[in-house]
Amino acid sequence: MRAPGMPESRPRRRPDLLVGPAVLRGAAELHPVKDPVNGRRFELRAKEFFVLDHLDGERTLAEVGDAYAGRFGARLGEAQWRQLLGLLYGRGLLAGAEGAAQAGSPGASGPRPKGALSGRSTVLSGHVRMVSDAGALIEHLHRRTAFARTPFFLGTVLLLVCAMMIHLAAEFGTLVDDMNQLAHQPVLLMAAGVGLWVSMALHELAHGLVGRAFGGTVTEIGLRWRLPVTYMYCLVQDVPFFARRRHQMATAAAGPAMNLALLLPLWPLWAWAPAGAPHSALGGALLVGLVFALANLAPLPPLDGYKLLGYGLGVERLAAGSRGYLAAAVAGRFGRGPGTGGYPPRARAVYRAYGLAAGALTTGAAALLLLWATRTLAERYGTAGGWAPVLLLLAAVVLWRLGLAARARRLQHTPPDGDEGTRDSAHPPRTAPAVTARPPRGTAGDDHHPAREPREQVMTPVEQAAEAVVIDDVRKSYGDLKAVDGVSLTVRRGEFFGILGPNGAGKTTLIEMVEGLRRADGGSVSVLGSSPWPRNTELLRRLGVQTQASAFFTRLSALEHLRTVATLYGLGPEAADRALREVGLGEQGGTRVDDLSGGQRQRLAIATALVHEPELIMLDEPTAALDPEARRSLWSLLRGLKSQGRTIVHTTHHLDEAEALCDRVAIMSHGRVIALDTPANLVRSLKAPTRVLVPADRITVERALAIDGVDRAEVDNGEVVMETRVAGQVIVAVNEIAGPDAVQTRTATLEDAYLALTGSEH
Ligand SMILES: Nc1ncnc2c1ncn2[C@@H]1O[C@H](COP(=O)(O)OP(=O)(O)OP(=O)(O)O)[C@@H](O)[C@H]1O
Repeated sequence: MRAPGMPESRPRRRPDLLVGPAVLRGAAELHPVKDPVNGRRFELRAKEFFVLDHLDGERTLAEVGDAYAGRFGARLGEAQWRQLLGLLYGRGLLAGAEGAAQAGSPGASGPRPKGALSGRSTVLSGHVRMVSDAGALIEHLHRRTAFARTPFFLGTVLLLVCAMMIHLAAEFGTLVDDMNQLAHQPVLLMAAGVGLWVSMALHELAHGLVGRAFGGTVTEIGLRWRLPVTYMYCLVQDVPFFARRRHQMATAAAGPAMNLALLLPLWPLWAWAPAGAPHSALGGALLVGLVFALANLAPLPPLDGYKLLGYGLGVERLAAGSRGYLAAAVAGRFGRGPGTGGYPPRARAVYRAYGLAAGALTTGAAALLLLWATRTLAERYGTAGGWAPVLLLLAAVVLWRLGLAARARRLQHTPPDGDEGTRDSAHPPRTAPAVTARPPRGTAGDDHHPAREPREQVMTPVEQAAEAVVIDDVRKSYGDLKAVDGVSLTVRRGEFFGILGPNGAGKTTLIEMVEGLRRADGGSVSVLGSSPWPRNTELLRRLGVQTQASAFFTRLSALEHLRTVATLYGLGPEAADRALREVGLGEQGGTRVDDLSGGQRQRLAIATALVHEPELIMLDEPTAALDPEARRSLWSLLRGLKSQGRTIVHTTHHLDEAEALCDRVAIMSHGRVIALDTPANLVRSLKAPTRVLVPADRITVERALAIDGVDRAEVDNGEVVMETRVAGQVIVAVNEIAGPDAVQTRTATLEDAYLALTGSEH
């Protein structure tokens, strides 16, 4: 390893991070990590996690690099180290970085951010919160139920449940008879129904209590309906971050276990009750309760058994993963895709086995239903009556799938607020997506119901595509004007990339195509591996855009403005506080946006672009209209962003700025890239002479021209300016004539290269 300039340093990962066991999602193995202070979640791939996990404050970066090479058979290059450490530091995952990320934020010592179900409620489906402070209720119950967490109590209940199940299995025929009799007693049937509903409510509380016992937080308890079904729900946060799989499994299994335990009092009553109505009512209730609890353990979504199996195997979205795997296998077999080569062996085994088992289970259950319906029901109610439940079930499944598909489409295509989608009609005012982007819809906790999965931020993998932006032969015309005429370039991850050019060169048009604001007429644009057009809302969340005409909530204070932006991204106030401090406006949080100076406003615009910690930052003339001091001070901010390994695309007219900050620059003219290289190489390629300047009262032009090596000499602004390609030799000669204190030299700058290049274009 050649760690970036600090191989002997010993960074340490934050000891308070919540780190869950690795999970398989699709073909990828991910390690969930959560910042317990601001509630942000990340998913690290194996290689990034290996590095984070090895940064223990004891080992040097050189040692971690050696361990990495031993484990993965490849060494991390300097750029990769820089990028990875920048990301880990920037995300606040390393000790010392938490100060930058959280200190002083309201979330630093307050409660964790609360999860909640989201979405509109209608008569047909919806939810309502039933407990005003679910966390406090669970805390209270947690204290009151301490007796139930002893091995003695749990062991006794487990033994009794086993004994009950064996007995009930042996007496299954009697239970079915009881159920048949119960079916003819409406009042008792209704009482059994109410009992079952109460059992479902306690089932949810059990999830919450067990989750709490292992460090989770309950954020919401309520009632959900998907007519005709109504049920309680309980959102438990942080289950994926429990350190042990068995704690996760226990949380998932707690509900059915509670249902079985609740049957225990009925069991002896039923066993000893004399034949008659009470006996059959108890038997029927036992059978219904038993079927409900055991059916819940079936490993099919969204049942508890499915969660249980997923936690046990360490696989997330087992059903979707299996479907994806099998579809890839079939497509690969017919030559329509890359097949399943990218899946690790464990993933293949798990998905294959689950796919087959779930298929067999579903088919078996469907066959049984069909048999029952067509035999038993058809005998009683005729052929139509027999098929009715089957058709109803099929219709319900089809409607459910259609509903899911429609929701997925809605989520994918809903344009951000304020995006009218008519970007090509005129030169549009550029508005920062930070203000217009739609926040992610509410993310439920790690509940045991089909709520939305929480969104985690996937950290940039060490060995993912090295390019953040790939532009290939992109063209855009406005009528006959070719604004962008066949541009190809790539921006590498972690690079500070400048786009320069005179007015009308096509920079803005190009950048807007990268941001997904305009559609290219031809060629292709790929940003962070995705196409930005049609407008890609997922991608927008990974971009941060600062524009010259940044939209501000001008009547708010700087902090209020940023917090509003953070809310639009679905982030808490701590994200705004962090971004404000990051741009050095910590002290100006209370100042109205209107009252900020030009430089402070630009900083706020940059903070607006940074608030959601984007992977790619687009800066459009960030120092336009600033005085030299404010410009320099903004440079140090930009250098700081660069040192964090962020990828930045920067358009500017200030060539000194591009030279000072950019790793590479593309110079555009008339819609084309006429030069692309590092500033130093561009200057070098110019082969420009060095200028030696001496006050005109110390030397004459004639005397200067007589010096060996001087190619040109002229008077400019009271100075004799000599051009030479042998600067050392000329300076020695000039020193002798004019004295050493009189000489100044100017080497060529990017500006010279730029003027030479763009000048020759005209
Ligand atoms: N919506 C539009 N309709 C017609 N012409 C346009 C439109 N947008 C840009 N142009 C023209 O396309 C050319 C490139 O414009 P663009 O704004 O991309 O250049 P630029 O390099 O960003 O310029 P500047 O540095 O002045 O912002 C210009 O001639 C401009 O007038």
